[in-house]
Amino acid sequence: MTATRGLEGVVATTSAVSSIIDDTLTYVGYNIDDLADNASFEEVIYLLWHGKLPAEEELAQIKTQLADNAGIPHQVIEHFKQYSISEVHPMAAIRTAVSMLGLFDPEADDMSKEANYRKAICLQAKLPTLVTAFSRIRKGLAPVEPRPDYGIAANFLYTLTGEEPSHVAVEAFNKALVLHADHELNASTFTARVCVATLSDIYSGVTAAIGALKGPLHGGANEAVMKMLTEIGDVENAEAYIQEKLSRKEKIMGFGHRVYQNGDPRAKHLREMSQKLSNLTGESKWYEMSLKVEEIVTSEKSLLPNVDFYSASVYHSLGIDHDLFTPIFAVSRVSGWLAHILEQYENNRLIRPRADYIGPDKQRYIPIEERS
Ligand SMILES: CC(=O)SCCNC(=O)CCNC(=O)[C@H](O)C(C)(C)COP(=O)(O)OP(=O)(O)OC[C@H]1O[C@@H](n2cnc3c(N)ncnc32)[C@H](O)[C@@H]1OP(=O)(O)O
Ligand SMILES: O=C([O-])CC(=O)C(=O)O
Repeated sequence: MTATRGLEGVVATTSAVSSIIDDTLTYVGYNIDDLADNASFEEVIYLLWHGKLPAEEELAQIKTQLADNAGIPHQVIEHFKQYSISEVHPMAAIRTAVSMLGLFDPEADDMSKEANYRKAICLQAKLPTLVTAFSRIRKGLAPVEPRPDYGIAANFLYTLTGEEPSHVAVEAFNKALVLHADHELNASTFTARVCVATLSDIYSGVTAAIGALKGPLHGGANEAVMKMLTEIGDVENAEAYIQEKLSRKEKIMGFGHRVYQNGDPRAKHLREMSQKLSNLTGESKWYEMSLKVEEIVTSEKSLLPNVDFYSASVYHSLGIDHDLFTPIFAVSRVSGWLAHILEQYENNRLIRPRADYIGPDKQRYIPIEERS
């Protein structure tokens, strides 16, 4: 038995949710470029969960179901109030909050298909509210009730700020949600599938997935990109900053990918959005710095930007706090986690690979008083 480091190239399951073939990303066979330009996030949720785009009535129904379930239990709000003023990272807060949601759901351990679908709606609907409520509570502000006439993108921005969001902001945010919704067997999705393949419940699967997304080699990279851009501070400092990092053999966040050989197809959409939004805000330095960093990293290391690189300057231009960037990724990716969880339950087998043992052999127990 020989291990493949990081399971590179290992095909671990079949899936009909999304695919990456020859650097092309599709959700249920629809090219991501097509969806990014045309689809609402709610349509994408429906597509991922049902394997087809919704008809008008089906879209209206899922939107109502999501709107009806967007509220969160007051116990979770109370819980946030206990610790949110400290240095808690919002990803840690929502990881705990999602686990808590399971405590208040009488159907948490009901494994019927109908109950699992209802829980999927609940989790998708509540995650945005959890993030914005946490963000407001830690600033000493009261949470804002989601508006039933708004979709997820508009409601996220509205419940974050309490102000009606602009059309441009909603359009950009919707596109970001569409672009992040699913990505084949990435680390957090694999985590979710491993968890529920033991026939554990959906809340456990999503809690585990949030834990995996939090790391800087995965979803946490978007916040790390913004930290890097803030440290660079100005386009003229970019060259020296990046060369210094590379000479120390440090990774440049937002670059590289395990699967894509010729670049992440989502990056160009985010680059375009970053340019458009920075023009609108009149603060173009974040986009210009990002472009410069891309130019240097591509020429020095032949590494291309991934989805996390330009999403950082997009969210910054939308006025969003930097530590909410990864929670926003979760608000979108929970749609993909849930699609994969439902797919796993449909055709389940325990996921249990082997390890290639490299530790010591043939040891004998030594009584504690004889050990050195
Ligand atoms: C949503 C997402 O999860 S997208 C990914 C988000 N993560 C990041 O942006 C973090 C930065 N990028 C990385 O760490 C990696 O490119 C990953 C984690 C995305 C992919 O990792 P892997 O396929 O395991 O590649 P691995 O980390 O082994 O790197 C291979 C080589 O490329 C180098 N490399 C890879 N990415 C980078 C980078 N961003 N900056 C500098 N060097 C890099 C590594 O140092 C390594 O070099 P070596 O062979 O000389 O040691
Ligand atoms: O697929 C991956 O390894 C990481 C990624 O880009 C994503 O999860 O969107």
